[in-house]
Amino acid sequence: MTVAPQIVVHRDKDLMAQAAAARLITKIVDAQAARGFASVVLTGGRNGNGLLAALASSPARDAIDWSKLDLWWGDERFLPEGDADRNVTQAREALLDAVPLDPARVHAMPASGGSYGADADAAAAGYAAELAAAARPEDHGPVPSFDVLLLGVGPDTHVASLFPEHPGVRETERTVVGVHGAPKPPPIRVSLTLPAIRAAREVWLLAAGEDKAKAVTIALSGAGEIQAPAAGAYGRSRTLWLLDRAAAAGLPAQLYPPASA
Ligand SMILES: O=C(O)[C@H](O)[C@@H](O)[C@H](O)[C@H](O)COP(=O)(O)O
Repeated sequence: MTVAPQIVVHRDKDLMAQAAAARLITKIVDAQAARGFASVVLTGGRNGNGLLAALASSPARDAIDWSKLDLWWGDERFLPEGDADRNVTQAREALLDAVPLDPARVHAMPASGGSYGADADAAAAGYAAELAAAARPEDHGPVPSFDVLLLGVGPDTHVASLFPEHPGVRETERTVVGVHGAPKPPPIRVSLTLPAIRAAREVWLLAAGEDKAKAVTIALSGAGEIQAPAAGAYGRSRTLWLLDRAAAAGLPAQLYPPASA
């Protein structure tokens, strides 16, 4: 039984990024207070990086104990280490290089030309093994119980690198897959699967701009996850859609919560 998604609509994408950053700071601080550490999965894309940049400039950012934060990625472009188009490169530029993280707790997905050469499927298996090694008995599964798993949403309703009707979105066993022929360049990627995404306590989906309105409406109107992967992205205890007005334009007005629209 999945919990109904919560929808919060913000005036514009900048306010969405600022509010999402504030929300994430609070979530991380609360998790660290409760368990001594926090675990967050980052996403690529403009909205994911916008959130990280907003977090970097937040006066409250150092309420987080950066040394007790585990960072994972929901997907990665399978490019050489340091390539400007890699999600980890962009995350470092937006935030990670500015805060005192424990490097051992930053789990970037493998790059092409690294330990797995040009084999994205082997890289995916390697990351799955890293996730499994980090899972604790209380996680009851092959991945850690992420406190928050962030996802951008593509105009075709893709999340991470799970694209409509592609093999990755159909995966029900593996936690990480290699992606070939991705419609969004670059074509070769590594991605968490829906079972791994759904292991998260909370899944937060970020979408801003009128080019996302159709995808948001489709994903929230009962579409199947194979045709609309975002529809299959939900957390164990919470699924939160963080939108701006433009991305929410296709939703029935009564779905909007009273605040922040
Ligand atoms: O590697 C990637 O490209 C991202 O992980 C991808 O899933 C992204 O989040 C969406 O395509 C939304 O991207 P925008 O926020 O830039 O629209």
